[in-house]
Amino acid sequence: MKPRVCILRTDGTNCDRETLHAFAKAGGNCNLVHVNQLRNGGEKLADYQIMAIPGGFSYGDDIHSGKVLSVELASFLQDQLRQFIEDGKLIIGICNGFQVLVRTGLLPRGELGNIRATLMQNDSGKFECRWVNLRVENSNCVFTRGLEGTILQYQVAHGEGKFYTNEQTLQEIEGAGQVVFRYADARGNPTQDYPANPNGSLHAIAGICDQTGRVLGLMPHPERFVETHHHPNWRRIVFSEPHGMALFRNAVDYALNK
Ligand SMILES: NC(=O)CC[C@H](N)C(=O)O
Repeated sequence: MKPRVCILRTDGTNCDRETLHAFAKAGGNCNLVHVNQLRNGGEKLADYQIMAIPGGFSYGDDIHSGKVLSVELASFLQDQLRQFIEDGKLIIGICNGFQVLVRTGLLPRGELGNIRATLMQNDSGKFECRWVNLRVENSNCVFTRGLEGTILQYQVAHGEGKFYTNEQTLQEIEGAGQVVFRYADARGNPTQDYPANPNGSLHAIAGICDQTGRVLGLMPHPERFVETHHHPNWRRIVFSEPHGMALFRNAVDYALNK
């Protein structure tokens, strides 16, 4: 049976249909679920194997991008979320979804309410919307299995994407192999230099997972490269597969085989 994927949305979410398309193409049985449906019991996280928090401007980025939705998740939905993770299920937060996961505390420490990092305003002081190179690091992340060491091209589209934390947390996540993606230059080497690093993220971090490898957050948008023609150079470059697909397929396969 196809794994069920909960694509969470709320006011201001704008990448939900693309994320649904990506998971459906990978073999998921997807539903767009408004956060209020989870709050009022109309939908239950327990009925799903994968949850995706898509990109966008939830609640207009008021207070801080992703902040209001993170408070809803960490307060009203904390029991459902804890159970979901304890049951060995998967969560991916893309862009605004990554911001949400970090502000709940689920990333990097896996503890609701224990907020150890942030995504702050890009060093450039402006919204960055373009393609970047990413190096996939060695980690225990379920979503990037088999992709370690490869260079991917994804799009970024964010104003608050600079991953920032204190030295201790940085060492912790580096030591535990929780860094999943880094911004890279044309040769594939991680870089702090603008524009290859679009926001000034510490250690060029573009995405991290929790200690279990089952909760992933990343600023770039894998769902925006699941068809060959999504890439601006699709007529010239031969891709064996659009670079975003592997992430969604890995997740669906993991849920299928569990
Ligand atoms: N595409 C997105 O998810 C954008 C995230 C957020 N609104 C930002 O600008 O940082």
